[in-house]
Amino acid sequence: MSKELYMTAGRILEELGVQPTEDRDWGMEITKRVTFLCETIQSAGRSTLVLGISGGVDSLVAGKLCQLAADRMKTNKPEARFIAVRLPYGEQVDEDAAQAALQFIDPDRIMTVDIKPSVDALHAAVVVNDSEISLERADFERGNVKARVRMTAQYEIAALNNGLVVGTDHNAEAVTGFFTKWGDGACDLLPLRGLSKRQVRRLASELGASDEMAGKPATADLECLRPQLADEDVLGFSYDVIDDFLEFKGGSDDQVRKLVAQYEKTQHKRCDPLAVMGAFKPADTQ
Ligand SMILES: Nc1ncnc2c1ncn2[C@@H]1O[C@H](COP(=O)(O)OP(=O)(O)OC[C@H]2O[C@@H]([n+]3cccc(C(=O)O)c3)[C@H](O)[C@@H]2O)[C@@H](O)[C@H]1O
Ligand SMILES: Nc1ncnc2c1ncn2[C@@H]1O[C@H](COP(=O)(O)OP(=O)(O)OP(=O)(O)O)[C@@H](O)[C@H]1O
Ligand SMILES: [Mg+2]
Repeated sequence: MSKELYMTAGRILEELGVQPTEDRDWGMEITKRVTFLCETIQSAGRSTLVLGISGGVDSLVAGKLCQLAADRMKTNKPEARFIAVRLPYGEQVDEDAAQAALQFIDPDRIMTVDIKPSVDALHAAVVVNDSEISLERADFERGNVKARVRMTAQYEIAALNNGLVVGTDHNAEAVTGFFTKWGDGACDLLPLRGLSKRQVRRLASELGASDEMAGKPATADLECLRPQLADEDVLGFSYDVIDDFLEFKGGSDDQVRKLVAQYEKTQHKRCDPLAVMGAFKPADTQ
């Protein structure tokens, strides 16, 4: 590996800060993340955690941590609670997995919002009569609209319930920029940060989830033309390759080069919006 690639990869890993899976106290990891949720909600002066539950392992783990945090907070703050939100786009193919996740989490409250009417109305208003946009491209972008409408619904629920919106981004998604900007990437707090995908699965098992739940193949499930499409098919990397990179387990030069390129290409998603500098000094307006 060239020195330059090695240095760049090292800088990315330092920035993301994933620890190896081995020799880790997973019970402590759960306690640390539950404490983070409790402290953040207390210091924000809020009482409710809000999170969409899809049936995937990320929201299964984050949701369970939220319910544990709500239960712990209730001793001092009886109004503390977790609202689990089902946000299907019409009928969800793996609804049974979502129901199993809810049963496992056993949240204080479940709310269900069908995002289909909102997504379809917005999408139709934008793409109507635009013959230059292919069906495939329109379907892909409607997927991002789904993620942003889910975000909007969760923010409204949080605002109406003195809550904060929880996100499920972990480091395998962060390093690849595999989330919708201002969609599922938008939230108030991130209890899974610092973890690789296999570590999220490990936490699921540690929390008592079945092997089926902990090992469920990851899918963003955003495209209507390709339902349940595996993340790994879209990314062009397996999560094992991404996780090995994150956990300092190496990988081929070619894989590392591609991951670094993917990280750099998606850097704009991990930053504040680009802003003009020094634009609004009072002198400028005179
Ligand atoms: N260099 C740059 N500097 C500043 N902003 C830049 C930019 N390049 C694009 N942008 C902006 O970013 C937009 C593109 O980003 P974005 O809207 O996110 O869209 P994009 O990255 O094209 O698509 C999102 C990807 O994330 C996947 N995803 C989404 C949601 C959940 C999950 C999951 O795992 O569950 C996965 C989804 O399957 C898809 O592959 C552009 O339209 C533009 O507005
Ligand atoms: N149908 C849905 N209902 C409720 N929330 C959803 C739905 N789809 C996505 N979300 C929210 O968007 C987040 C991002 O989706 P993502 O697919 O990355 O995570 P996941 O489904 O929990 O796990 P996995 O990545 O393994 O599929 C979810 O964790 C969840 O909070
Ligand atoms: Mg998913």
